[in-house]
Amino acid sequence: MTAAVEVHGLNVRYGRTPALDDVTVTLEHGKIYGLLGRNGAGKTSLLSSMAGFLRPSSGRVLVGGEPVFENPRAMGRVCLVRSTADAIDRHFEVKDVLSFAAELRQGWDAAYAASLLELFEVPHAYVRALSRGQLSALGVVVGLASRAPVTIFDEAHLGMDAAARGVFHDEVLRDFMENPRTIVLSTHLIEEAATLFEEIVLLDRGRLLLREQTEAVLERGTAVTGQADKVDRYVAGVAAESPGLSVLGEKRLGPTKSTTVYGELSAGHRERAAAEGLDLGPIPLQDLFVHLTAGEPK
Ligand SMILES: Nc1ncnc2c1ncn2[C@@H]1O[C@H](COP(=O)(O)OP(=O)(O)OP(=O)(O)O)[C@@H](O)[C@H]1O
Repeated sequence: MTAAVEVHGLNVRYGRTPALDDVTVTLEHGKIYGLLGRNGAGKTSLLSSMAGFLRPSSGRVLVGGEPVFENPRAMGRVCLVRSTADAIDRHFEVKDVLSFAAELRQGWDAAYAASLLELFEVPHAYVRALSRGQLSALGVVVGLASRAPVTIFDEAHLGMDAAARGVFHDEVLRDFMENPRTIVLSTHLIEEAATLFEEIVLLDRGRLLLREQTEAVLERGTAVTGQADKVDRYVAGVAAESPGLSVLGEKRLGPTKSTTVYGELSAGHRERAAAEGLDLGPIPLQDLFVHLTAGEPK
């Protein structure tokens, strides 16, 4: 089966500024991806290339097996939703925005769009009368109701309050379960959206750092908690035996300490922790992200 999106050796430059450097990545059907990266990492450039809005400086982007740039059929398979404040013409009414989307999108579900407007409490008004959060919600409505085979939300939540973002994430998952497709979410609010991501695509300074199951990434981070001297001895011992293991941070509370480490812990290491009375727990994806992308931004 053809992949939903194939990116081969993609380079994007804006004049002299390199944005993407030889990125190769495949997105499969029926998965939700989290696209992560620090400011300027190249996320928007990658997503715009996937939607066919950006001509690659070199390399290829295929959607449904076809080059997407200047190809209406392949572009029609992708719905890219950005933080919409400047993307939707403010002279339109909300109903006009939905009518245009209905004309453009083969899989458009008008009844679903209407129910989403209610869910997000978007008023039937002129676009210029919407608040920033309502405008973003309108973008989300268009993205979800398009039911496009590849639906991309590029920081589409900007301006939405915490409750609205919660509704957005719940609705992405609920609708994805009923109508599986490829969904990509790019966000800096990693912890809020982390449970949605089946896989993570991580860009760092224009390069692909990893594309991996979220679970596998999370398994490499561990918080070792217990009596401070025992934690120190344990971590020093494990680090000496596993050269790939690094210490991300330490927190102390009285006699108790929690040290976060990144790297594989063997079954033997886990048994040793249990024997020492130490607790091994997960660490947030956000902390791993900070570790993996540490360093000066370009
Ligand atoms: N229109 C443009 N003209 C010139 N340089 C640009 C343009 N758009 C992006 N860039 C540069 O390309 C690089 C990648 O930008 P991009 O917007 O793709 O990153 P991003 O990961 O989406 O960033 P953020 O998280 O801050 O939104 C940055 O160095 C940026 O300055």
